[in-house]
Amino acid sequence: MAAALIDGRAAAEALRARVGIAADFFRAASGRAAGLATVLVGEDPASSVYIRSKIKATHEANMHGVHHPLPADTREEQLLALVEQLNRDPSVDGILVQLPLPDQIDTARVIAAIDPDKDVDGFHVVNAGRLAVGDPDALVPCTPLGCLHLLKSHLGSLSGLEAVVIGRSNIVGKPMAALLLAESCTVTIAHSRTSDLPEVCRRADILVAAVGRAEMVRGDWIKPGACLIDVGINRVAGAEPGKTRIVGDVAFDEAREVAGAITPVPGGVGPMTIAMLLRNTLVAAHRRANLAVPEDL
Ligand SMILES: Nc1nc(=O)c2c([nH]1)NC[C@@H]1CN(c3ccc(C(=O)N[C@@H](CCC(=O)O)C(=O)O)cc3)C=[N+]21
Repeated sequence: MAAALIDGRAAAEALRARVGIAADFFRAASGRAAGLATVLVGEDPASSVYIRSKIKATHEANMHGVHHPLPADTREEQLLALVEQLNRDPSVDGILVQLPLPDQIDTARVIAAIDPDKDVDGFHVVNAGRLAVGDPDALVPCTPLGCLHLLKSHLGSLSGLEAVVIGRSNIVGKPMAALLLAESCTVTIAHSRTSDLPEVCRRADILVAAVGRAEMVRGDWIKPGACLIDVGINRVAGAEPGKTRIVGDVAFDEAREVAGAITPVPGGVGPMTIAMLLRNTLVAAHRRANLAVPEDL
């Protein structure tokens, strides 16, 4: 039997609707809209598309979004000065500096400059540390948070399940592993040096692929009935010359024959990332205003 499709678009829409309602309550309770500031250095076309959809989603969710586009040759000090200004701005609850940044800018320095309580990407070491020790004040990176939401909505309790995360980035793999551990999974982090990766994957009840290599995870790597979360967004040549299409890190057609459930690409994890950015912004806004964070966010 073919795997169930986990519809990230529908889940993201539902979450965004809840965030929109909560954002209205926030506005009534605090007297101001929750605010997200986005920063994009340069004009990478893919980044511009993502940023545009983030800002549109912010407005649709009854929040205030301000975008700060900077030229590609912006110096690190100029970007740090903008971050400082946004840290001080009381109308700004969340700061998102779109990555990757150009080579003349030290990404770690920029992330370190963001007020951890406005760090809605969850990339600051303070938030990574809070997540690692189970501090509920952590702002958690949006992509793994979206993956966890999809997993829990499909499986319910994750307790005792074998989870394998392929990829050890600070943005996805490591925080994903921390979240699964907090849900009482038995967690393995696999990566490019893992020996016999297919065999490691075959023990996974939950397999999260976040490697950035098109269709790397094959059908015979998958335990029958497993729940597959595909974080990959890889642009490959399309059927017609000159056209491209997007595929995940999982060979979808093969995996679908074996897995119990799978997220499609596009329409899986990607839309959840944006919904969780709005959620994190609203969570940050409530904390900054000393208001209780709504239960169902
Ligand atoms: N500071 C920072 N935070 C980020 O969260 C961040 C970033 N920088 N840099 C770039 C990546 C990428 N990213 C995506 C968000 C949504 C989709 C998304 O919605 N994808 C759709 C459409 C895919 C498509 O057609 O291009 C989907 O998967 O269905 C994809 C990718 C956030 N990122």
